[in-house]
Amino acid sequence: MTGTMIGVIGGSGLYDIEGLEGAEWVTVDSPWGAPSDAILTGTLGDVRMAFLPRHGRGHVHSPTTVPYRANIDALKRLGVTDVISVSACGSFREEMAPGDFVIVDQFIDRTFAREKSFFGTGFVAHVSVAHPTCPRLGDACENAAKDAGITVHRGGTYLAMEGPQFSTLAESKMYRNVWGCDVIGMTNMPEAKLAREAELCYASVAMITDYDSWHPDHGEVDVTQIIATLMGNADKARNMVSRLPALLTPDRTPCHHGCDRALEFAVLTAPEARDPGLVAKLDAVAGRVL
Ligand SMILES: CSC[C@H]1O[C@H](OP(=O)(O)O)[C@H](O)[C@@H]1O
Ligand SMILES: Nc1ncnc2[nH]cnc12
Repeated sequence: MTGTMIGVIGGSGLYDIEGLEGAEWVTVDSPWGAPSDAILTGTLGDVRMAFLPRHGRGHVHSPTTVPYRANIDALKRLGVTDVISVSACGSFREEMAPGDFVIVDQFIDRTFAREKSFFGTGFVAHVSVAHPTCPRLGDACENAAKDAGITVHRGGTYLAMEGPQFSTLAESKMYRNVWGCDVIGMTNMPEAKLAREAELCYASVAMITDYDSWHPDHGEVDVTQIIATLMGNADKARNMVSRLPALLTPDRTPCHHGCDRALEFAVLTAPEARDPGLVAKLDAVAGRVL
């Protein structure tokens, strides 16, 4: 068994993965509340795996009510080192077509009704999210997707909106033409920020389901069309995930990008001024620096 443990957060349409040896759904208690669901654990080859359906099996949580902090805390508590987020997304680019995957590397966060940090009064910390995704993990996702025969685009900016409604036409045009975004979804923020706070490597794979509403030939977003594309995308995602263990270094070495040391100089609150209650809740997320 290796030091690496891959955590996959599955988005809309992806509620399980196949082929895990010793597969078992385990309930993980978190001081940040209940995660979206139990977590499917097992091994692929000699790599430990954990799978968490972001919206829960049966699609219970809306993008706003997904318990993002509990999810990241629970994955870290289980021993996950690398988080791969898989999400359904709309596309702002003609060449990023439904069925394609995009390895997202930047975000614009327009969400406003979610808890966005593990830190706060009594334990203040500021991490950098200038480069919010891990290039090493992105390489593995890109190569796994190519091996699975998926059309994959490397790099892209993801507009994270609050939802649950889709964008207006004016918003869609602004995100595409003025802000230069490539894809749109409702769930990668604050997930990516929280993964960085928890010192976890994070990569985001956007599975394109639609052209949002800007495209003159496709009209407005239609959830029935999204669901039809989602089913095929979910099979592709399972294929991609099954190839990941072979592509990540078996023994855990420090992340070249520094994801696993994000808290090194981030904490500002003096030890004697820290809130013991909050410190206790941070045992998994920030245990390395407490
Ligand atoms: C199914 S359409 C809207 C839904 O799809 C995306 O979900 P996820 O990121 O979990 O795959 C989007 O963010 C919305 O939650
Ligand atoms: N067009 C879109 N906007 C927001 N979230 C989405 N998820 C899938 N397609 C989407």
